[in-house]
Amino acid sequence: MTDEELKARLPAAIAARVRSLRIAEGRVTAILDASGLDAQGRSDIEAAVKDTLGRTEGVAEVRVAMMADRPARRIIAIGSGKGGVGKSTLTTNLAVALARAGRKVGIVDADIYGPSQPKLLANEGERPVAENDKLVPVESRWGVRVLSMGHLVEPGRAIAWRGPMAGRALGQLIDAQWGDTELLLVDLPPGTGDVQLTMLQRFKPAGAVIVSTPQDLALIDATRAMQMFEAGGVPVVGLVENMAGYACPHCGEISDPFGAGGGEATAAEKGVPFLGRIPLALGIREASDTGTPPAAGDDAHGEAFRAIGDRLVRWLDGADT
Ligand SMILES: Nc1ncnc2c1ncn2[C@@H]1O[C@H](COP(=O)(O)OP(=O)(O)OP(=O)(O)O)[C@@H](O)[C@H]1O
Repeated sequence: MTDEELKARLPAAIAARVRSLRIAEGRVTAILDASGLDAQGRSDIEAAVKDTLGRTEGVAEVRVAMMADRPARRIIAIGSGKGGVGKSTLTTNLAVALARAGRKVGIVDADIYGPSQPKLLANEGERPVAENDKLVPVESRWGVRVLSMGHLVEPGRAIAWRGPMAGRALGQLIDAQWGDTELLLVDLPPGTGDVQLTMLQRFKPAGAVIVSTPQDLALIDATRAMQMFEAGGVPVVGLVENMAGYACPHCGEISDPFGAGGGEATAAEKGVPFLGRIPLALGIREASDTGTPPAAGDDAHGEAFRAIGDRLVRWLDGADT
């Protein structure tokens, strides 16, 4: 039974409200638009979906989430203290995971000195157009829209801007024609410089996700990034540990080139949620280099990114992570 076949079983009035419906291993997850419904209306629809789909062969469980009227667009900043820890890779994969969960997601590649989203999303050659003096984001094949300086300058050309210009460029990427995009993930440059401060002052993010590798030095910098967001009144959604544990492709033995467990310990020490860890894996690097985000697939790497995406969804929906 495919997702579409399941959706076709629902009465038309309910099917029209379906924002996303997926089945995996016998478990159906449906996200419905609850605009204009009162509490009774919501619970009637939820019961009808569970009843109809629950009686379908091959379905063991039905989970229904109701989304209220579309909230104002929210920004989640993805930050790190140090460069090269996998912030851009995490941003892409979180966006793809959220799009798969039915969210309308866009990415702003604010890493304007070293933009990498066009490559990660496989839309390098595209150019955004402007409408009414505002940029129109570029679509990608992964259901995620994106605006990146990488789409505006010639590939490989270095951008050597001073702080205020960099800040203005970021403004144009965020204040664009995002249409019905409800969530913007902003891939920040590493560190705590001008671009990050402009972001905090002008476009206050609803929350920040911090990425670090497990070693002490990266974690010290990650702590600084957390402090910057907290000082700016931006809640830290949590910490993600990337490049944790390397499985030898020959013998399978797990080694920890950057140490183990440091991210979780730092999160606990700072009192922020630990959102999960992503292994150091050749497959993640190779897939990313060819513009195929692992989160778009169903293997263990995709699963690791999607598990973190689920935590972010819960946070966005007002539950604990
Ligand atoms: N879990 C992982 N396993 C293997 N390779 C990874 C992993 N995460 C990221 N990489 C690779 O590490 C490199 C750096 O990742 P990425 O560009 O996402 O980091 P960044 O923190 O955004 O860097 P920058 O400071 O340049 O913005 C890339 O080649 C990427 O494919």
